[in-house]
Amino acid sequence: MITIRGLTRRYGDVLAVDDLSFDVQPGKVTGFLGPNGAGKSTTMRVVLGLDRPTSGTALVNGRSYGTFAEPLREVGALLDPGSAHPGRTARAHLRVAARTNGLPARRVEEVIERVGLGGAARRRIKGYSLGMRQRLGIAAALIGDPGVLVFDEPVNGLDLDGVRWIRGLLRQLADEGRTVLVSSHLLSEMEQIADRLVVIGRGRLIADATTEQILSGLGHVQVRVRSAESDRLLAELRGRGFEAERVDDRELRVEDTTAEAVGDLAHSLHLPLHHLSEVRHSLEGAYLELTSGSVEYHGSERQFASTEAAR
Ligand SMILES: Nc1ncnc2c1ncn2[C@@H]1O[C@H](COP(=O)(O)OP(=O)(O)OP(=O)(O)O)[C@@H](O)[C@H]1O
Repeated sequence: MITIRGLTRRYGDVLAVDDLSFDVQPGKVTGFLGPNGAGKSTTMRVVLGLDRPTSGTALVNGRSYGTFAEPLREVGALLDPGSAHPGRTARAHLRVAARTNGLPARRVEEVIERVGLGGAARRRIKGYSLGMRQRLGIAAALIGDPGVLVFDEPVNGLDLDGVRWIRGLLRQLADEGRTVLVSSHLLSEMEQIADRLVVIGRGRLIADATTEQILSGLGHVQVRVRSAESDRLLAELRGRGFEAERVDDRELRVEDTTAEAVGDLAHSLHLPLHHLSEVRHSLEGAYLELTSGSVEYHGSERQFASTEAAR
């Protein structure tokens, strides 16, 4: 378990993490989501004892990282997949990690197998693809068989196979009862991986709930309906408490309902419909909206895509 309480990290004038509190529970994949510069890496670095908090605490299994005699047995991390010595082989790299942490040599072979690097373990790391480096970084994180795992943007730059592999592995690790914290700036990615989401922006907590709760809170649905008798339909909808507005002389939009509800009402009133659809604002757009005040560098264009599910 990871316990963050009142965590603050200031770099000069920059408040990278601002009074952050949340828990990361075992047996679940927890997504740590926020735009660039939100403070995800800083938080993870503090958890891993690579940075000191200005105030507050970040504990792993109730203790701060620095107090572990054999930290790799407690917590494994993937921060920078490019950090392994390029002239070494994967096996040699992992042997050094095992030896310096008092771990048996058989762990090297076990983790090489687990991440599927068996065929490449004797090759030098400098010839590795990004996906292979990522697997090696994960092997190093797993070498001490830790109960807590912290992965910073593990799917960045990977192809679809690599992404699928990481998703499957994170699920297995959580199913084994481990605590898994994985960061990303993409909601679409986290949506497919995480059981829970901790959303931050400008170092502050924005949301901490199950992925389902957060997605349903963000997903805003609007129904578009066209009828030759739109005046009557509008009056009937409003009369029943629907939030309905006119779009043009034949089309109406109705907020926060379903196509079924509007279609059934029209049918019961014998009103002919010429079009009925749900417009769902994309979750990514809603997430951008949620964190818009907290994005460090705004792009010149922000897209709020919507998909139409015509019925
Ligand atoms: N060592 C440092 N010195 C000064 N400022 C820093 C340092 N590390 C991080 N920051 C600043 O702290 C803020 C949070 O950065 P951090 O890397 O934690 O965000 P992030 O959410 O991980 O972003 P990204 O998705 O881009 O990796 C940013 O404004 C960043 O510029």
